[in-house]
Amino acid sequence: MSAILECRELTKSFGGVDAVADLSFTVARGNIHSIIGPNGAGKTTLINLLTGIYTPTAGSILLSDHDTRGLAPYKLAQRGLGRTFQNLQICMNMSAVENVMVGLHLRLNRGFLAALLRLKSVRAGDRDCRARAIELMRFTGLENQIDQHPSEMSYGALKRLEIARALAAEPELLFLDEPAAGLNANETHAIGALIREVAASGVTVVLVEHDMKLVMDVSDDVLVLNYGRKLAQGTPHAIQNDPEVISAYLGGA
Ligand SMILES: Nc1ncnc2c1ncn2[C@@H]1O[C@H](COP(=O)(O)OP(=O)(O)OP(=O)(O)O)[C@@H](O)[C@H]1O
Repeated sequence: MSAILECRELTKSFGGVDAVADLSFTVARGNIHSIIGPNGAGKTTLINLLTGIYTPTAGSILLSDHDTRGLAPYKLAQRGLGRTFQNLQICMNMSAVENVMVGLHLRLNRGFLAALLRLKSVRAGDRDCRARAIELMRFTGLENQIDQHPSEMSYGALKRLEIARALAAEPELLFLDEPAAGLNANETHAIGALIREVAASGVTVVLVEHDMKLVMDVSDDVLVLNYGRKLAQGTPHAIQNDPEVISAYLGGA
């Protein structure tokens, strides 16, 4: 399977601290790939590097074989990279379906003037947009909450809404930053099933998550970070049985 993402000797330093250090790994197309590690291991820094928020101090990131250095997050989004956030980024003054439509508009990127003049083509486009957004809400299990106000939705539903909005931009590669944080066991199980469906639909998933049961249940491949470096990479089974990983999680590394 070809790599959709490749990091080569990636380093990000803050003053004297290497939050990510000399890190090389690949993400195979179509996989669910998880990034785990104890607190402070460098997961958030790595996600911020991969999504264009931070510029590497050294090393390179290749997205479908193209170097992403210097590309702003919106440029990376246009190249097929989507993400959800650790802290929800939902517009509270829009309905649920309108939040998903924002994701579609980002992709369609129609002319600002045309939108302002409400041209016929734009109005027709809006109808298509709403229909597609509703489809995505069905896919994410939100079919009963189409016109709901986000303030009336459960936290679990809002996490799904973020995934629906990210999918609206039709990413090839989707980063999910702690999708199970704050969810109960049932909601976490359901989000795991959704992650599998997203991958089955052809979107490569990179998951940063503290819930080890979820990670081990859904992942094809797991990268373990410790002090910014790669401690291990492999299948969930191999990772769970790796003495160095066990030691790092128990605080002995
Ligand atoms: N902007 C920054 N300035 C200085 N140091 C930073 C900055 N961001 C992260 N660090 C340091 O880099 C290291 C890695 O932090 P990071 O937040 O990436 O880890 P993490 O694995 O996401 O942790 P957590 O699981 O607690 O969210 C830590 O030592 C942290 O203090």
